[in-house]
Amino acid sequence: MTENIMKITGLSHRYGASWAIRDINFEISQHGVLGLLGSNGAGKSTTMNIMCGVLNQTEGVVEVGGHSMQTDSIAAKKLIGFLPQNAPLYLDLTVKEYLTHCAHLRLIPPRQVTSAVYKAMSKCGVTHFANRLIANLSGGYRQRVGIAQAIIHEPRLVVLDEPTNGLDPNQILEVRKLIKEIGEEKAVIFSSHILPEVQATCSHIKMIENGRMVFADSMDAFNNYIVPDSLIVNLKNAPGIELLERIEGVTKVEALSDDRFRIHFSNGQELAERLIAMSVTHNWRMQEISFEKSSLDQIFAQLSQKPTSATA
Ligand SMILES: Nc1ncnc2c1ncn2[C@@H]1O[C@H](COP(=O)(O)OP(=O)(O)OP(=O)(O)O)[C@@H](O)[C@H]1O
Repeated sequence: MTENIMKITGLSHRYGASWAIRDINFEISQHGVLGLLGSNGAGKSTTMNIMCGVLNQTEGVVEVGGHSMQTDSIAAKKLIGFLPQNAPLYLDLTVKEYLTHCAHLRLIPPRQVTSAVYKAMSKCGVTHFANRLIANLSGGYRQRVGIAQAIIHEPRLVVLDEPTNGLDPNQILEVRKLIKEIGEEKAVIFSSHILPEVQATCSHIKMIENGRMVFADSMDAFNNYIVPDSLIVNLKNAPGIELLERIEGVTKVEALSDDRFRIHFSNGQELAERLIAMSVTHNWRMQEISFEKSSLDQIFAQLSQKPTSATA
């Protein structure tokens, strides 16, 4: 059996009278990248802040490497690196000065500080900016420095709260690559409200909505789960809806305009081929046919109806 680095049991938190998260349970295995997906306000930051001991939960238990975050927090925190949503950077320090400061905060023995700083800078690709003020770095490089402070003490679990937020597309790709590299050696959990981001980076996914875990499984299981169940077709010479609804495999047809339809089906690939063939035979003048991807809102709505499995 694989030993898990983190175990969260019955985690709930409320701010004042309103609950931000309710009864969150999951475990994180030793390696790989896990995505925590949820829309804005779903409860991701609250969960991560509690996981890292920044916020005290109202209810529940967080254990890191067998140490309780509440009763044995120093031992637990040694095993975790954390990049909060707003990276805790000192803009008027150079990269090297800042990381040296973080190394001391992380209780790295003084003689090992310099090598730890250079190792983290090298891993995060910021060595050439060692002597540059953080204020003068681009957003992408600031985020790399934020990640460097999260790994400087060689934690076993790295927690990154929306690490690509506010970055441009190239910077996003670079930070994703860095996250994957770190995930080869350590357990990484990162949060995002962008589904393709999690799909591109993670082997496992946990989805949180309205403070509750609505999905927890592998990325493959998730992708299978969200297989589309509708097609958009544009037929310039469309037959009536009744005729379209009689086609084998079609479960429902919605008219979006005179010539555009959403066709719900039970077996998409076969139906798409059948529609194309029928369009040619009956001269329906098909201009477009495409599978409709579920929006994140639709997926959350579907998953919220489903009982949660919190393994993975
Ligand atoms: N300090 C606070 N005081 C009161 N309510 C809060 C506080 N922090 C968060 N909340 C509320 O708790 C809920 C969960 O917020 P949280 O920041 O954990 O969500 P999130 O998924 O991280 O969202 P985002 O992506 O927007 O940061 C939200 O309704 C939010 O308004």
